[in-house]
Amino acid sequence: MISLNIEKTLGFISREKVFAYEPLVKEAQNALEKGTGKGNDFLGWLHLPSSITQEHLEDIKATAQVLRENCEVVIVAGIGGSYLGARAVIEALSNSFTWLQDKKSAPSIIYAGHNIGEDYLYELTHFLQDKKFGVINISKSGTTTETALAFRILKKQCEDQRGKEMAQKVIVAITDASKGAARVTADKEGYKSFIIPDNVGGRFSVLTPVGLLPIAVAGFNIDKLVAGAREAEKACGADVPFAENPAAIYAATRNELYKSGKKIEILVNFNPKLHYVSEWWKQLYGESEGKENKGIFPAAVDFSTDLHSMGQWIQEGERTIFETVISVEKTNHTVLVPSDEANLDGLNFLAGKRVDEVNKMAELGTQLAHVDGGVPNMRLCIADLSEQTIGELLYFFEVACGISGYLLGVNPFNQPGVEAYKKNMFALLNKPGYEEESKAIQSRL
Ligand SMILES: O=P(O)(O)OC[C@H]1O[C@H](O)[C@H](O)[C@@H](O)[C@@H]1O
Repeated sequence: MISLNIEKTLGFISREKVFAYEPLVKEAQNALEKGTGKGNDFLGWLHLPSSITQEHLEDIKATAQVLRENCEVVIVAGIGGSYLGARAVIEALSNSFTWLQDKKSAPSIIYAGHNIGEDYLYELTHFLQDKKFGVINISKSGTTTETALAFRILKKQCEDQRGKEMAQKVIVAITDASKGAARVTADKEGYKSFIIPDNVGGRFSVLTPVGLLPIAVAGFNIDKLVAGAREAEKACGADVPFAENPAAIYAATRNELYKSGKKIEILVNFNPKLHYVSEWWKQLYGESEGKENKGIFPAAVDFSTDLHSMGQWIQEGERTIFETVISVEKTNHTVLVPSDEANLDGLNFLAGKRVDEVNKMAELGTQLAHVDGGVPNMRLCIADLSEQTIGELLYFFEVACGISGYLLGVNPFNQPGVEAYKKNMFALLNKPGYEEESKAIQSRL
């Protein structure tokens, strides 16, 4: 199971102050368990891992199999919580170079509907011209413009290219049970569809079909992912004593750091495969806590890559940051540094060592340097990169986020601020129903 070490924050904040959060954390946990806190109609994620049935998992796997048998490429169309969870897991578990290999054991997964790049869509549709492709259209509201736009284009191409009958087989919708354009289309076209439960918000939906179907299509074991999440549900449960509950300690520590003036949390990894876990985490914490003019700003870096770009700022810039390092204990493969007789590069001192040993010393050296430079550090350990551990990590962050948002005093389950840009965009595009807003915005230009 995940372990959290906060020792290297304690030169900046005291253990007593962190432990003083115990009653507040209890209150937050009770509010989550009993559904008495803000946003209590969005708590479906809390006991999701333990309530997923095997039958549901088999249904997802059977649908994944249809896509796997009939597609070389599957497009996951979605934005925010409707794609980041799947991408986080798939990229964490995939071979970094599979996409370049000709022989594949699973369809290539490509993402769309998460931007409005015309060149992106041009290049994507051209790439797909000679491919047997399918689409998973994911949108909880069923009305998100970015996703709907991409899906409109991909649906037409799929039907034109593969025929209406095959398109019906290889297009799957994951959306609301009754509302939204994605639901209307799915029902009318007879697509296989999955429901995103009303009480699970987008950024907490990775363990619904939103995440599980693309992950299963990519060839990963969703039973193990869910098993990992179940472990975390137990280990981070409200009945686990504060001192032994990593989610409780994480939530308390980051809130205490925030109070002490550390306004930015940087999630750090030393493994390029975790890049999208950080992207997922940024949405989870950013949308949950950034409101009422408060909230830690969630940032992320990939080390050691970014030590050569952001490292300077982190070491010596404004002292308003703290870091949470995700440390992966074991690699899945072994590469030894070869010995070289000429030793022109002077690296023989590393000969015979694992590359991961070098990485681990980079990690330790960085942590010590950053603490010396005034950056509190937390260290979150997972055993390896596998379905089980990623499942643990995702659920750990979710439950810690619920607790942390309540400690901060906000509703962690809404995102009212996201509407502002949409309203302006629709007004600027003269969307029917936005006539007043259109007039108002035109007068500002
Ligand atoms: O799943 P959808 O309804 O298409 O929403 C996709 C995303 O966009 C919205 O604007 C919200 O900010 C996100 O929380 C959500 O995950």
